[in-house]
Parts: sequence; C-alpha cells; structure tokens
Amino acid sequence: MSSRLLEINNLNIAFGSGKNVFNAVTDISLSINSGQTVALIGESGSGKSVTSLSVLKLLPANGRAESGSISFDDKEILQMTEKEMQKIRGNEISMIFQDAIASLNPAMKVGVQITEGLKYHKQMPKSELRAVALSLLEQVGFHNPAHIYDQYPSQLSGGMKQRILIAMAISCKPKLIIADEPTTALDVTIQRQVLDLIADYKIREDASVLMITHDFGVVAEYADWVYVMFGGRIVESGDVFTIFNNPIHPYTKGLIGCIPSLESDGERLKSVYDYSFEEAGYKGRKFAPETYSMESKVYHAPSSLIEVEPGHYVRLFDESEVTIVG
Ligand SMILES: Nc1ncnc2c1ncn2[C@@H]1O[C@H](COP(=O)(O)OP(=O)(O)OP(=O)(O)O)[C@@H](O)[C@H]1O
Repeated sequence: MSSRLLEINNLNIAFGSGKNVFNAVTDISLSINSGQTVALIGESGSGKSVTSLSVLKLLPANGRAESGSISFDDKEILQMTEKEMQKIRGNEISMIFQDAIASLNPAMKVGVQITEGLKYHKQMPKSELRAVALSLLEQVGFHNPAHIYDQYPSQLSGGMKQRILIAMAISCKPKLIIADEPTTALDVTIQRQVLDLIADYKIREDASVLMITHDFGVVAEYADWVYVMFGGRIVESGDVFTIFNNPIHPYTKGLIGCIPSLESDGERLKSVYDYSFEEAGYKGRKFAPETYSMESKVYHAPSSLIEVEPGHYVRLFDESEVTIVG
C-alpha cells in the first residue's frame, strides 16, 4: 500500500504588499503518494513554479504562503525553521530547477560536486565519497565514470551536465524529486534520457516525483496523476488515464488538443485558445485567457472543484450558467 508523502491543502501564495498584493496561487490542494509521479501542468505564469518552490520554502523574498498547509512525511513545512528546511532540501526533497545547469560550479570537478550533498547531509567519510560518486555517475548513464569524475562543467555537453545534476539530486536518496521543466533547454532525445533517468530512480527507490511541465505528451508518458493549473488555480485533476479520456475543462481539452499526433498529418496544430467553452459543454462563453484572468475573478467567480466522477475533479464557473454535457 502506498502512503501519502506530500499533501498540500488550500494553499494561497501572494506577492507584494498593501494595494499591490498579487495572488499568484489560490486555494491549491494536491497530494502525492509514495511511488507516484504527479504532474502539475499549465501555461507559463499559471503558478506551477511558485507552488513547487513553496514546498521547499524557497519563495522569492517578496512572496509568502498566506494560508493553507504543506505536509511532507507528516511534517508541516510551513511551520519549519530555515535550519530544519536545510536538512530537508537536497536530502529528503530534491529539486531539479529549470536553469540549473548554470548553478554548476565552473571551477570544481563534477565528481567532487556530486559529493557535496553526501558530505553535508550524510557526513560520509572522505574515503567513501569517490566510490559513491562513481556509482552515481554510472546510475545516470556514464560508461566511463572515472573519466567524467575529473571533468569540469565546461568540458561536458548540455545533456551530460543535466545528468550530473540528476546524480546530485539523487545522491542522498530523496523521497521526493521535484522536476521543474528539467528539459526545456535540451533536445528531444536528451529530454527523454533525463526523464527516463528520473523515472528509473523513482522505481528503484520507490520515490515520488512532482513533475512541473507544460507538455501533455510528457504527462501522458510519465505521470500517474495530473493537476491542471490555470490562473493560479487547479482547474482539473484526476488519474492520467481519466484526464486523457474524459477531459472536461476547456483548458485541459486545449492542452490535450495541442499534442501533435501522427494521424493529424497535414493539419494545422491547434492552439489551446482554439477551444471554446461551448465545445467543452459550457454554454455562452468563449475560452480566452482574458476571460479567466485573475483580474476578472468577480465576473467569472470560479467555484470550488466538483467531483464529476470518482477521483476526477473539475473547477466549474458560475454553476447557474454552466451546462455539463453527459
Ligand atoms: N518574485 C515575484 N514577484 C512577483 N510576482 C511573481 C514573482 N515570482 C512569480 N510571480 C508571479 O506569480 C505567477 C506564477 O508564476 P510561476 O513562475 O509559478 O508560473 P509558472 O506556471 O511556473 O510559469 P513558467 O512555466 O513560465 O515557469 C506569475 O504571474 C508570476 O509573474
């Protein structure tokens, strides 16, 4: 039986103060069981990164969790001190950041960089560090770990550096990996390798993955459960099979419709905004970013998430104006 590893409840995140308060994330709830890959998908600015950063208490200085809770392994993250969080980051939860390649130290051999977490979190003796680093390099697909150990970042390709980052992220055997669009800057073949390495680790250690992405193709392949974010809110969630077979929210339909398929050869690819509320079973509304912007909250008053079938939740608009098909 898998157990609950991460549980976020009614989380609200805001930036700024006074009249300039901006609610980046509104009333987010999500959970991840051990051994599960959960995808948080949505367009740029929908609040995915802010949500994941809050799990590590790494929000920018002008941002804060206003209310809600984040429970990790039965510990309340929002109540933790910075010292307590330092024991969790890179140890129990690792994050692979969007632009992490730049965070590699150019003046340090990559093999030594891989051992930093082990020294800090596990107090591993110096004599054992090299052997563990070589084993980690092997786990992330290097066939010549002893050679790679002595390289500096500038001597490696982008894909190789990404593998070094994964070796760092898994070195302390975290229970949760947060992968924030780890593949944006990489070509498609390398993207696959990176995602496969994360998936391999997950299976090997029965770990969990929170995958932040805007690509439903990636979700289809790697995720067990999906949360779709739009305008700082979860608008639909469910297991990956259900979401693909019966998407209800127009935004979800739009994202799925954007996946290129072999059958649609020659057709123009649809944009998410080609989908209307009408198509999705909502009457009288055209789906456009401005009609669901956070500024027009009052006009659209998104209601709470409704369970439309077991385990499948959708956020509906003003229910009196909405007709659901089926
Ligand atoms: N430091 C900050 N100050 C003010 N607003 C911020 C700050 N960081 C993020 N935001 C805002 O919070 C909202 C959510 O941003 P977030 O980065 O979480 O989006 P995202 O879905 O992860 O997008 P992307 O896919 O581009 O990373 C955006 O409107 C963004 O402008």
